[in-house]
Amino acid sequence: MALRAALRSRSGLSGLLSQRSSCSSDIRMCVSPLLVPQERNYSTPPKIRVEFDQSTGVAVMHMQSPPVNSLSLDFLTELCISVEKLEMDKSCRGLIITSAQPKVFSAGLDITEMYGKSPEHCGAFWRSVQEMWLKLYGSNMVTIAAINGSSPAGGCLMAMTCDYRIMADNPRYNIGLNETQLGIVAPFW
Ligand SMILES: CCCCC/C=C\CCC/C=C/CC(=O)SCCNC(=O)CCNC(=O)[C@H](O)C(C)(C)COP(=O)(O)OP(=O)(O)OC[C@H]1O[C@@H](n2cnc3c(N)ncnc32)[C@H](O)[C@@H]1OP(=O)(O)O
Repeated sequence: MALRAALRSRSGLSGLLSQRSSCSSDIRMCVSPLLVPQERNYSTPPKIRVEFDQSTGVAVMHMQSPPVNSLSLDFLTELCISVEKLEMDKSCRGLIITSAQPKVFSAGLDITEMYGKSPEHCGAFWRSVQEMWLKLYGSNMVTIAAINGSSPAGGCLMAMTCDYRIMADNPRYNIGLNETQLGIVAPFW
């Protein structure tokens, strides 16, 4: 009920989406085995910030990995752990994903993860990509992508895994799949 009211009022969303070109418990962690080897690097600021409003049951996840929220192994690992933690909190029923970066929701997969890396790293990276969309697509929470900037390729994939997508009305923001343009072939899944 509280979630519906929160979504109906869309106070959070309208605030997030009105930013057109500048944006300005004790839970025991149960992390998927795929994510266990990836330890958080505490020398860098968090790439994901979560605000959970107990009164509405809605969490807002801010992606804050400059410059363009590209989906690196570290980023995806943090995102998946955050989703898992929220999923375990039964009072959290809705999740809004948005960007703290100006003009960009997410630039998609981090291109620098795709060359010059060891086979082990590549394996971990692609598993984390798969883990991300499986977690979001399979989530019990109502998930909403508040797309407040461009969202090509993997950014579009992330938005597509959510139950709802609302995009800021700005002709400069684009969204879609551009793998063919880039000459990237989807690996065997
Ligand atoms: C592979 C198949 C998988 C199969 C899975 C099933 C379905 C497919 C769906 C998922 C597939 C995903 C594949 C990908 O995601 S590949 C990545 C594709 N992404 C792009 O082509 C986006 C490229 N970037 C842009 O278009 C723009 O950067 C922008 C996001 C519109 C932002 O523009 P702007 O604000 O003008 O910023 P800049 O262009 O100047 O960039 C700033 C800075 O960021 C670096 N950067 C941009 N994108 C990426 C990226 N994807 N990875 C790593 N780094 C990126 C850019 O190089 C600049 O860096 P410097 O400041 O150091 O120059």
